[in-house]
Amino acid sequence: MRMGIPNILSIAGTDPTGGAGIQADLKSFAAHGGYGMCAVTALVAQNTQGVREIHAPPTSFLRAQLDSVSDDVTIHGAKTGMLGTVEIIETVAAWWDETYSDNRPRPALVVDPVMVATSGDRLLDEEAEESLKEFLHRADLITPNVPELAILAGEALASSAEELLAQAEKVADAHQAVILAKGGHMNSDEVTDTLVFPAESGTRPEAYSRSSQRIETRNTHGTGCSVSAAFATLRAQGASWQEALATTKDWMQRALATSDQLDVGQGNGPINHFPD
Ligand SMILES: Nc1ncnc2c1ncn2[C@@H]1O[C@H](COP(=O)(O)OP(=O)(O)O)[C@@H](O)[C@H]1O
Ligand SMILES: Cc1ncc(COP(=O)(O)O)c(N)n1
Repeated sequence: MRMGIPNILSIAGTDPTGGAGIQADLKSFAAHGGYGMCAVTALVAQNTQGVREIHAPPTSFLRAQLDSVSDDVTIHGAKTGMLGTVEIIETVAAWWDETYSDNRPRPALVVDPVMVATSGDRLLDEEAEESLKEFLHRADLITPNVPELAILAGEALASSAEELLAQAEKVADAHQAVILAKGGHMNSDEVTDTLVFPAESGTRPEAYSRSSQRIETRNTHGTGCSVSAAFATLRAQGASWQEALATTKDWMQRALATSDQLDVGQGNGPINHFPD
């Protein structure tokens, strides 16, 4: 395990009500013992009920934010969330490729392929889906929910655990990355998250799953953001894939179960990032 507190960078959009995006990431980094940093891709006027407006600053300014961090701070782990447009994806990709082109140690990268918010609002331009797929070969871990996994696999929505696993294997092989297939959108009493590994020389490492009882709550705003941020932190601390999955899933269960202690908004409220 690495000693000290790891520096974890979120590259994502904002949520002024504090439940999703950058704001959720920073809380999740802190909850898992990371030092949180962020570069904002887009300012989003949203709340627990939906998205009202999106303002993306010029990509030269995003690049300036990213360079400001990497010129000064060692980044031990990174995650991307809402990338929004082709231009933003290309800016982050160019920064990543140029920053880590030499012998500089490359932090692990978690990509949450954010496409549509819980409210149903689009957070990624439809024409940016292909650019996002190209971006994915930089990822160590990709964390799609059921609809995002279907788009990445180029197939219809998975309707069984077997179909979900097959799609995750296809995407893992296509991008040579580990997939966290999240089961929140499946129609089942248990919610199962599964880590699927790419096949190496014909053999595929065993997949790991963690299940929990489905919690009846509307407070699911920002769950995906928080899970990918937790993984980025735990892996930077040296946790194994299996440990990171167990810790994240158990924490998310408690964060959802105690979310009614918060009183935030009238729609899909946030989780309680600090349940203990
Ligand atoms: N109702 C629920 N009960 C328990 N866990 C849930 C529930 N909904 C989502 N989760 C957990 O929250 C995380 C996010 O899952 P999911 O809803 O599939 O992704 P997203 O938030 O990206 O749409 C996963 O770890 C999943 O297991
Ligand atoms: C800036 C931003 N990034 C991501 C999400 C998705 O979060 P969720 O799907 O959990 O609502 C969001 N609503 N806003």
